[in-house]
Amino acid sequence: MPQLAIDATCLPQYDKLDKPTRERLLAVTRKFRELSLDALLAHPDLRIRSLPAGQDPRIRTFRISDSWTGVMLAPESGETFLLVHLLPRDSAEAWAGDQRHDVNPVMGTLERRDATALGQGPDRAAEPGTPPAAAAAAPASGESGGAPGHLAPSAAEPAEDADETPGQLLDLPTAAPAPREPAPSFAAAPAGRSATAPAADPAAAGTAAPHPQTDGPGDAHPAPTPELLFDRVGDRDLERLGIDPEIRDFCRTVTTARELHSWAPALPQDQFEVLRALAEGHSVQRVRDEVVVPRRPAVGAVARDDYDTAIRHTRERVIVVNDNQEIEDVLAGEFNAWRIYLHPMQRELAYRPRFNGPAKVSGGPGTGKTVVALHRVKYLAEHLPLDGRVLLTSFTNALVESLKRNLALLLPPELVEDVDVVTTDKLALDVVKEVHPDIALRTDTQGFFANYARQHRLPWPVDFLFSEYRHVVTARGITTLEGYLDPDARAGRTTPLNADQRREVWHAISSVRAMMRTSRRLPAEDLHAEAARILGERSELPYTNVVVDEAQDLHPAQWRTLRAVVRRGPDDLFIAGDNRQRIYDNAVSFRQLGIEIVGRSFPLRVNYRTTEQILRWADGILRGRPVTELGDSSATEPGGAMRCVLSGPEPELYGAHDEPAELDALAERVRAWLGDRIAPADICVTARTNRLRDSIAAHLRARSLPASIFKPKEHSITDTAHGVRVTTMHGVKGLEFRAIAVFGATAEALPQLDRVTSAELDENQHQADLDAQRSLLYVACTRARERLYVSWHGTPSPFLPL
Ligand SMILES: Nc1ncnc2c1ncn2[C@@H]1O[C@H](COP(=O)(O)OP(=O)(O)OP(=O)(O)O)[C@@H](O)[C@H]1O
Repeated sequence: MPQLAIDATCLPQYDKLDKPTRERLLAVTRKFRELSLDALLAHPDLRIRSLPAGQDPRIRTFRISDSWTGVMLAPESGETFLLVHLLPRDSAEAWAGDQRHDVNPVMGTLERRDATALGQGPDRAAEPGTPPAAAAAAPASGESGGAPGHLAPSAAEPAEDADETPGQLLDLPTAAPAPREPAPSFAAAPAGRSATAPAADPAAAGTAAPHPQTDGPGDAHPAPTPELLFDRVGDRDLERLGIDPEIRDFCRTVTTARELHSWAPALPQDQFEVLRALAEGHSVQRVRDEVVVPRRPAVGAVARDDYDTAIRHTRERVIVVNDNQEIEDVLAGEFNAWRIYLHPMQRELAYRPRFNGPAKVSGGPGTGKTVVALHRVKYLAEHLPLDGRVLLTSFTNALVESLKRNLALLLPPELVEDVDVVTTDKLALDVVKEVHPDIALRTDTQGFFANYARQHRLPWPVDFLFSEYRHVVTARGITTLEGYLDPDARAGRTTPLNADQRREVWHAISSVRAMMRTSRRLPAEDLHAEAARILGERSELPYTNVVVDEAQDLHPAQWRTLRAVVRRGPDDLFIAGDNRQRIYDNAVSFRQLGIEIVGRSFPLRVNYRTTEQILRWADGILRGRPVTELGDSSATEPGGAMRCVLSGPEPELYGAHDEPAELDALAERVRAWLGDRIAPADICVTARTNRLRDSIAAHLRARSLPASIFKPKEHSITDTAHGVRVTTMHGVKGLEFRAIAVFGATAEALPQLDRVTSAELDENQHQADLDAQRSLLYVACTRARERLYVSWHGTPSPFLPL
């Protein structure tokens, strides 16, 4: 029976079909699964046709409707049909005639190139640096031939580049400049939808086609003999990296990264990734390890004529559909792309057979860290020893709920049973309760400190006392007065305390803790200290592997529990997080907590969620603040450009005179989004405080706009699925929406100074608290997939990049 696969690069075209044509396409695709090969080829309605003689014999066109044609690859070997494009009838054959599909035997993938565009170029060797006019005839569909994947310079193999420094291959800017008009690409986010639709048909080819640039940085002052981009990579190396002779000859004439990018839509996708990585200055070895090896099939080489295997192996771009419902889901965009398509770097990390110890995945917002964590859980669950268990943990209930939902989509029920998904606090509570069943978690610790300080007329401001408890005593795991008197105990605190003062502070903190113990309600910090102690005495530990998501917000005491809950060894801890998004004031040193990451730290750099325009603007919120390493706040994250898969409108900013005017403008913005056919549930309005959240919801409702208050502690995100969600900035963490409105980005609200330690009390803590609030705004803005609207009244927040 024939099998149908869908090349995800054609999905954006589906959005352009009207309803009857979509239904017709679904009916046709079902036939591919239901009929025998002979019946299919002879079917009168489908009118399956080969291309004229001399063109790719594997390409067939078929009729969807009077005006739309499907293009598919119908390999001679096997029975897997690959739907490669949907086009207006009168242009389908011309487009299909330009394309060629080949198996890349080194990477085992199926690639498409625009053979006409590549073949028509003038002899560029004669005039290096001038892209051929043929580039203008590059793929009409507007989809990029190149995945937006990025070679992640990894700290994992520091020695690797010792003999080949990045940039050595070329005298280029280290990051290749983006093409002036990046073609929306689905090669790495295949089943998603671009915020910018690609050109619908070949008639639009003029605009969708690459625009070769000759004014890139490398061309500003053209030398008499421009240096060639890939001059220092030998033919043998190119071959080992999967570059075929045609592309090798092509790349021998390219002079700048910009020129290379302008050719992306015409180049075979995976080979373009290799060339892009080389152009970014990475060594051949690293490109092999990070681009080629992750793509290579486990089964070994794929023969050039084994299209069937190659189609199934091209998991980044091709979806093999198994039933009719799945066809519908895929075409209708209901399909969760992340379940199947991982960027090769994501896949490499999630499915690496073994890490010799704790491993860390970091990267900016929307780079798929959670996706990698979920796939890692899948891999670990599939390879559990008898009686083994995996813990998947995160910071808040809302995050844990969402992890649970997604895990259930990814894992079969029998594997889900081997995984506990709980907050880190719940984990500690369960451990402690086994020994002390009457213990509960206290959530009013700071208030408790305040009462104690008032009652006992302590000379210390309560903020100071609480901060000493949280950021010194429990963060550093100090258990004795002697420990607190140690000269290094308070390193980094800017308010000095002499020995007598330390004794007084210690006494006060110890008294508060004793009272909390007596009440049998422990604050999270103490609960974790107790859990870590209990676990430290056990010979049998509950988990084989621990996977942590949103790791940036965990307190050191929580890390001690996680360190103690799993035996040290291979694959013990897999940690995903991003310090840009740290919205709680926890600074953590993994090394001091016994979590040794060195050599197993991996950055992700392709953003799948947010448009380039939104991310670029939001990054301005963090300007001037160094992005620190997850688990090592004293080090800054290595630089490297982040790439966005999506493109769309610039964020919209609005400053009102007063709050009522700001509310009116918000209502109009939401109404306009709804008018743009963005569903209410795809819109979220977020504000700094509960008060604002409630008045926004009331205001929207008063204007007949559907608004639901979303409280992550009380609601699951599916509870409020029919209205525009209105929530706080903390509430939006871990979520994403097509459109986000950030309301009240006003100077008095951001930063909210009553939540910031005063600089007189502790300068470093003051800065850390400000940074946490800056990150809060950043997190809120980067939840937007396509549209971002930010408003304020009066003086705008100093965090805004205005
Ligand atoms: N390989 C992929 N293909 C398609 N979509 C992907 C891929 N990886 C991630 N995504 C999508 O990108 C979005 C962001 O992914 P995810 O939440 O894992 O990122 P993150 O790095 O954890 O984000 P954040 O740190 O901002 O919470 C999600 O919609 C996810 O489905």
